Amino acid sequence: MKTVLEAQGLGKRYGRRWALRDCTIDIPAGHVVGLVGPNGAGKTTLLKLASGQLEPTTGGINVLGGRPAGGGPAQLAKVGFVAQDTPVYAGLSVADHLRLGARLNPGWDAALARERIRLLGLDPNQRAGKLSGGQRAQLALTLGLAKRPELLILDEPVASLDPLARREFLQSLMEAVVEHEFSVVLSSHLVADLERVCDFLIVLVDSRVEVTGEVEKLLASHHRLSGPRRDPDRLPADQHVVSARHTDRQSTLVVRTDAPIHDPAWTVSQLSLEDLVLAYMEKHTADDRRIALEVR
Ligand SMILES: Nc1ncnc2c1ncn2[C@@H]1O[C@H](COP(=O)(O)OP(=O)(O)OP(=O)(O)O)[C@@H](O)[C@H]1O
Repeated sequence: MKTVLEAQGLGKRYGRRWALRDCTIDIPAGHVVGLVGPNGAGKTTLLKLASGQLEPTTGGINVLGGRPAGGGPAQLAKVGFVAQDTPVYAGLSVADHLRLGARLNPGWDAALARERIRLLGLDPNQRAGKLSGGQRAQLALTLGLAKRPELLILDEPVASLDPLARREFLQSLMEAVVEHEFSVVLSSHLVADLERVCDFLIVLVDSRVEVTGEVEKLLASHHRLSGPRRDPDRLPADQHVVSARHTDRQSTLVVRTDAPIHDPAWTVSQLSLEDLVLAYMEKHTADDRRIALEVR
């Protein structure tokens, strides 16, 4: 299957600080990819590397068969990017935005843009600065879609929207994906939203990829085990412990394994996507705490 984004040992450093390091991922085409992680994890950095706005410090990245930075107009035309905070020009009207889009993008689909604006009920003469947050987000999405990219990258597109506007935004994104068959990578802190639309996940914590893969496979291979207190180091070798919590008598672990769990002492339950993401974030916090204690 065609690969939409492939990174090998990808890293980006600002001065002495790594914003992203050792990032190795392989995303097949045709997915809606959720990129999730805490503030400062490196999400925007990865998205900017993928859209060619940043050059890697180490490693390599390939998007739709080309090098994003310096890939030229053909590469630029294949990838749409909607930056954080729904960037539109406050002083320009909705119609001005569409005209600008047509001028800047060789593959511009004017009919698609006009039809979306009509369906959204936006007045073409309205200035973007006078639109609501949800309407601005929809305008930015329209500009991204009308470019007709093979890959659309959205950096926290719904962060500032209320729940209803978020749902409408994500619904129109999904309708467009079904109709025009392009790949999407979108970052968000709102895992419940990602759960509804994404079928591929990347969890980034503290500038490193913690886990990546198809959501269905990840959910099938991660389990919550609860039972009498147990040392996680004594689990079978094929059970990789992602996170562990203990009381005096009880242990609750999240483990990753492809093998069935036979131990009758455990109560085994499935995880939601949110549980899975939180387990990886929690693991990091626990690791950091342990390192801090060891250093002390
Ligand atoms: N231009 C820059 N110069 C210096 N450091 C930067 C620059 N851009 C990002 N960083 C740093 O790189 C790290 C990763 O930032 P990035 O914006 O990629 O994180 P993020 O996961 O998108 O965060 P958020 O969820 O808050 O948007 C942060 O520590 C940030 O301070």
